[in-house]
Amino acid sequence: MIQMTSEAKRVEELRRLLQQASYAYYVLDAPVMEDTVYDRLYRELQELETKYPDLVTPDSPTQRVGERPATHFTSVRHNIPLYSLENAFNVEELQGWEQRWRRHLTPQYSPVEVDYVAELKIDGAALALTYQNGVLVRGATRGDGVMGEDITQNVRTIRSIPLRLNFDGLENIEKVEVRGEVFLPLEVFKQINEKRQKAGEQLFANPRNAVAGTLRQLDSRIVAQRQLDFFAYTLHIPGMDDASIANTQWEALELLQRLGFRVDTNHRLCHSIREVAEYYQYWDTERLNSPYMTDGVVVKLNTFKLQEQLGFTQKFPRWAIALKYAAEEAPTRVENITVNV
Ligand SMILES: CC(C)(CNC(=O)c1ccc(Oc2ccccc2)cc1)c1ccc2c(N)nc(N)nc2n1
Repeated sequence: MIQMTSEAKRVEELRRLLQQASYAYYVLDAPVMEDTVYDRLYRELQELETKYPDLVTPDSPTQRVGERPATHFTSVRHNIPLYSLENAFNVEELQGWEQRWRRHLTPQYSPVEVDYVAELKIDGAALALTYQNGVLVRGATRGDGVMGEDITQNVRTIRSIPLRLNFDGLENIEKVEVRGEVFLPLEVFKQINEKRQKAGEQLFANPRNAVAGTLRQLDSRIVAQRQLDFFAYTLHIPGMDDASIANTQWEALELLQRLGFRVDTNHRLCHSIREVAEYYQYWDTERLNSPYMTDGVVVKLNTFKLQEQLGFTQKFPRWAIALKYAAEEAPTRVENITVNV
């Protein structure tokens, strides 16, 4: 064991303190440290890392913002495909989906009572994260579900995405794949458009376009200023079948929180399609007060056993459906869009 110099000990202590403060602030929405204290400790860490560059590690808070713009993004293959969801536009179509998955199961196995997880469908962009020995090694766009773009440098600037997983109390898992949605809170979206209006730049039509436009930025310093946020919703441990770490989607969401991810707390465990329909109707009005845009509810059969029995069609999982709301996006008024001529 190499003797840790006092600087190395201090760097490690600063990293731990700053990561805990950042996790509390961005993931738990419960700050534990004054901004001025955070900034002072951050500057001390930067000075020590500049003085002793070999003490820098990829999960250091100072490594969230890249120093120079990328020239392009490389295309990468997802280890596990990202499937898209079949749509339903009302409760009748939701009931149709329930009939279909029940029919698909061999007749002798058609469970009467099943649990569903109802998750808000956030109006952002899907993101696939890969962690190696607990450290974030890749962030990629969905692309066509099989191939996406490597945007790791931009992903590292999203404060609610952990650079290192929190394994405490969990077995150290070599490879972890996490999927979720990058989104922009409405308030931040409005601020970005106000800045663009002042700068005479074209406005983003809606938060989803603003997210897509930001993730395509080659300069991660611009991404860092856009305050993107992230909700995780899928966890895969390649090699171990998902059931060994969690048996249900609900347990997977809890495990994602323990690992250090933000998970939307509006998710609901429903014991019947009727409860799903109630939640869908409740959220249709509730979402108007929400700080971020949602365009539907994603309904999933809760147990992985049932998910595995149902599997996938060519494009969709049979065990999930996106229950959409009527598109309420008021078209952006023309006079608001300045086109750079
Ligand atoms: C259900 C799933 C499609 C994710 N799941 C997967 O992508 C997925 C992929 C391979 C799986 O199993 C395999 C594992 C290894 C090999 C092949 C399949 C299981 C799930 C999905 C898609 C979009 C979502 C969204 N916008 N919001 C929320 N809240 N949830 C969402 N969930």
